[in-house]
Amino acid sequence: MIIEARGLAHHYGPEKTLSDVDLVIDRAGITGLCAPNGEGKTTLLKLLAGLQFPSAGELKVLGHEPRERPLDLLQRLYFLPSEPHAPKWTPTKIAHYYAAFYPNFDHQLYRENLVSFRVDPNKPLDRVSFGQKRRAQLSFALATRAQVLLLDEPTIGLDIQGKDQFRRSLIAGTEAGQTIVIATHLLSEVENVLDHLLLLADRTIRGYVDLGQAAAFYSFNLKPVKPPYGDKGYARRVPGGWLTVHADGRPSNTSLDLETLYLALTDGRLVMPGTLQTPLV
Ligand SMILES: Nc1ncnc2c1ncn2[C@@H]1O[C@H](COP(=O)(O)OP(=O)(O)OP(=O)(O)O)[C@@H](O)[C@H]1O
Repeated sequence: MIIEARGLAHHYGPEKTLSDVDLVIDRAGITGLCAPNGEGKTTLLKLLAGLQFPSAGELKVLGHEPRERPLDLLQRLYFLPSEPHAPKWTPTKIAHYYAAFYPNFDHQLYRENLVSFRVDPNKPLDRVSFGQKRRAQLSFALATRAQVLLLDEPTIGLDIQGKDQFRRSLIAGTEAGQTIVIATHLLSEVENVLDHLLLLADRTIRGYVDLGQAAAFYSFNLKPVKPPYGDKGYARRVPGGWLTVHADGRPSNTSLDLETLYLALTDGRLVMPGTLQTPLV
């Protein structure tokens, strides 16, 4: 098992941040972690990385309790925060000092990442733009070849080429056996590479949707007029009409749209497919 949470709970103060979190991720792949603001995405990533501790329940990552921060886990897991600290060092110097913490660190891949992300390896990170800093940090994160990669809002600040390169690197990572969890509000930027959508709402997990299954379970249709009152699906105004999603396996006339699916699931009108029939209220 790569990630296993049972009845996981967390609170910073008296108020609960997360409760009754049950989650099993047992294979390589890319999971998009999505939720409204303040619902606990970053906290869940920090729990997985051992930077926050559970207040109840069980949590194991690569067979370890992250709160114990054992060396075997720290060497095989990498967490990239949304606003990571960047030393005033060049990317070359950063790798010189930090790569040693990751036994699978691939220096060749790091050099390739810096080239493809168009990062100057010899320019200190306090003298580059936000997006350039982000590219350098992603280059390092991807080169760790960590078995579990946790990325918090990784695409913020990236230009179009940067996002494209990022998606290609993610695909290469999963092909090499990585399990990647990406917390993001920008689903459209990663939807083509995700194979699962993990939805947090009301401080707990409301669904873990296999997107291969979802394509067969949910139907997406572009309609010229708003569906009638009482329609069991979800409809969203888009250019050219209304994009509807239904959980009835009827034929689609347009492709799966993750943002619309997310809105439909958080809105409570649709249910999860297969074994994940957590009815949303
Ligand atoms: N250090 C902290 N001390 C106290 N409360 C915190 C702390 N960090 C986060 N919280 C609270 O915990 C809840 C979850 O925060 P978290 O940052 O995990 O949410 P998020 O889903 O990542 O949010 P966003 O989408 O805005 O980035 C929020 O209500 C937040 O106010």
